[in-house]
Amino acid sequence: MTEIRLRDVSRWYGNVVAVNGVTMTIGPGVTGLLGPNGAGKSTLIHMMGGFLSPSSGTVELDDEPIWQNPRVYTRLGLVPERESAYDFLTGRQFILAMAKLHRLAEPGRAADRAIAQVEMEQAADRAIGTYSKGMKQRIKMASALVHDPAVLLLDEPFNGMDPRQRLQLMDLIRRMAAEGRTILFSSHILEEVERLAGHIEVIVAGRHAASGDFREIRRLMTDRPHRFRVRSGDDRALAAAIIADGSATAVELTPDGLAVQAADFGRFTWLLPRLARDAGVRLWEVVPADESLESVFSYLVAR
Ligand SMILES: Nc1ncnc2c1ncn2[C@@H]1O[C@H](COP(=O)(O)OP(=O)(O)OP(=O)(O)O)[C@@H](O)[C@H]1O
Repeated sequence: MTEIRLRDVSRWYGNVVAVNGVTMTIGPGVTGLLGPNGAGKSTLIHMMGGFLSPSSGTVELDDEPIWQNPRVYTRLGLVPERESAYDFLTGRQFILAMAKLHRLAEPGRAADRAIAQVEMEQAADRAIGTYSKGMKQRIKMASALVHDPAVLLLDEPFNGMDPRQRLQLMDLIRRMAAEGRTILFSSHILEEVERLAGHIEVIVAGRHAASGDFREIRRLMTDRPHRFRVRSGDDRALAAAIIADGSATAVELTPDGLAVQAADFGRFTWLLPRLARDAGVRLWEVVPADESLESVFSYLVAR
């Protein structure tokens, strides 16, 4: 079984602590590394891929240190976030060059296999500069797969993709996982992670915030107190109805509508339209006031 194990890993750049005491284990299947921008996801992925040394702690693949260990690199494939291919090369030339860098015995055959895995046979002899974003992502995947690694690390693979490209890439990642690989992908978009990963690791401001089954983490997120901004035909009457019902822990009249803090997200969103109807008040707008990932994550960290 292929496992990446991080033990008390920190990484700093000068005074900036990008990753702070992270301990986690990534096993076979698809794991989502979820966190807001700047949380330290790329830094973690680069340490797992052997591109960056931990400042302290250990990063291992099946009990072998990853940093400066070429034997381990043959078992890892990393797809970076930025564009990493030369536009003037064709897809096939690029993958072949990667196969040769890995000193594979049959580079041509390995390149063909990787190109077929990402279903890029049709476009393989066109210059990469002419590819769409989704095709570029797939050719980057092929370059990471050319040596048939057991581990695939993908940094924000869905960035800039349209919905169709996104679905295709999700299918491809699922297929790679079904073949028994250990796959980790990073994202700051909850829905992406929900659709693809059974297991998630959440990272916030360099710290490990939560780990486990998606539903469990989703529940932690939705069970927290929620703040809403509510605008209606008669804010004062609606405030009275909400207070009388006891479904909110705080209600405040503001020039911008009502600021409401609800203890139970599900119950409050179900109840509010009914309360308004019974009070004869027309609801104009209900906006979550703290739905940014940042605030959701901060809640998880503060627990
Ligand atoms: N080479 C560097 N020099 C200095 N600071 C850096 C460097 N690389 C990253 N950082 C800082 O480390 C922190 C974590 O960055 P990292 O890129 O790992 O986060 P991320 O979660 O991948 O974010 P994003 O989704 O925006 O790429 C950020 O505060 C970033 O500014």
